[in-house]
Amino acid sequence: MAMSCDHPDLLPLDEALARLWAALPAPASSEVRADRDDPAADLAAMDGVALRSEDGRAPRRLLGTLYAGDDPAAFTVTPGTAVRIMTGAALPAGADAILPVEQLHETEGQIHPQAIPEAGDHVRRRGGQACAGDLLLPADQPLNVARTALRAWVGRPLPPPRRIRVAVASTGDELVTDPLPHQIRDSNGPMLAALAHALGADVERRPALPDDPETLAAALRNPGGVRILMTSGGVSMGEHDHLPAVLKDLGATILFHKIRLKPGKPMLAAQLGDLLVLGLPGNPVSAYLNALLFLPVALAKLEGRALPDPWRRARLAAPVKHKGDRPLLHPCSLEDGQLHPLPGKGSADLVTLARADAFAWIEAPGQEAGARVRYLTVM
Ligand SMILES: Nc1nc2c(c(=O)[nH]1)N[C@H]1C(S)=C(S)[C@@H](COP(=O)(O)OP(=O)(O)OC[C@H]3O[C@@H](n4cnc5c(N)ncnc54)[C@H](O)[C@@H]3O)O[C@H]1N2
Ligand code: MOO
Repeated sequence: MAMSCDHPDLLPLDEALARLWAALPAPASSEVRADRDDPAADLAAMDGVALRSEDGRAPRRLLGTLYAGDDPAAFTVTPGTAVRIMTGAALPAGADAILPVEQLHETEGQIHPQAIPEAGDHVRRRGGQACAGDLLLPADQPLNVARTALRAWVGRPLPPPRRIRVAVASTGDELVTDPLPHQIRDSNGPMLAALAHALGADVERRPALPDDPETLAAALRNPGGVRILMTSGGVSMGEHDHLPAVLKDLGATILFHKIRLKPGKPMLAAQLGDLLVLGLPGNPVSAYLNALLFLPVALAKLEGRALPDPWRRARLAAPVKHKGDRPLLHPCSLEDGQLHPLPGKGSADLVTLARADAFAWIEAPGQEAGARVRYLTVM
């Protein structure tokens, strides 16, 4: 494990993400087998006419029309006849090819082929995709929308997707709506609720919690049916930073507390029964970045999706120096595909956060202009 000498207790970010991923359950997903041949009949792949290829360019009398879903038993194609057919309709007996509308002339109930049809032209053959019983997808594959469609296709649809319920509660006695100079407004609450909403969660904002262990404990003991509680503040070393101790007293499993990241070091994740607590640091940039990194991972695992990879890569347009031993996420604007470092003022700098397009990953002692680095885009 790549630990820092100065901070032996700090967990590397990737390891913290891996712990969160491992700790959460994913819904079981069974293998997917074809319940019948796919297609289950020979189907038209183009709008046109179904005919016998062996009669070449001879004119054909039209017997009628088959639309997708029609029973093809209504017609039999014999020499000198054809059936008008739409994409997705099953071929009538006797026909072995589709001639698209673009390749025929039509006069009073007759079609005149303008091309020589060949057997199998524009026909999706029965079993061409899969035969009944074929394995289409092994068990325990992460869910994605295409796999959702495949399960419905074979008659084993998943229950309708449900959004994961997430509550957001800021903590801190300093949070008020009409602040005096020594107080502040709660910006983390709306920020984290907006992020969770953008990530597809079913979010509820809770009133800010005071810096009081009893009240915190009561809120944790009664999560109100949510699966994830995101708090901000109260996870560092201050005398009012009660959350870690309260969680321990309640018997929670601490997945990690304090990670090797700047900003965002005091990040905490814990499980209390079925409740996942993401204890974000109070500083706005720290809260934002940790939520952007950890919440998508938790949601993906609980929903059965693959581990998300939020990182992209681009070149730095200017150097970034960095002395600390924690990797730095540095705010940047993105112009012409390049990362332009912004003069950020640290983890309390909400103004620069609001102006940034991206956060570049910078290891000590920094990166030169032109270096290709990984970065996160802001939401
Ligand atoms: N002795 C130490 N002090 C601190 C350390 C440390 O390692 N040793 N870590 C620092 C780091 S890094 C951070 S980040 C902060 C995080 O501390 P907490 O998570 O306990 O957060 P608070 O102390 O409650 O608040 C920090 C800061 O953020 C403001 N804040 C809090 N909630 C909100 C909100 N909802 N909206 C906007 N701003 C908020 C709060 O007023 C503080 O200014 O700790 C360092 N200290
Ligand atoms: O690491 Mo704290 O999150 O800078 O300010």
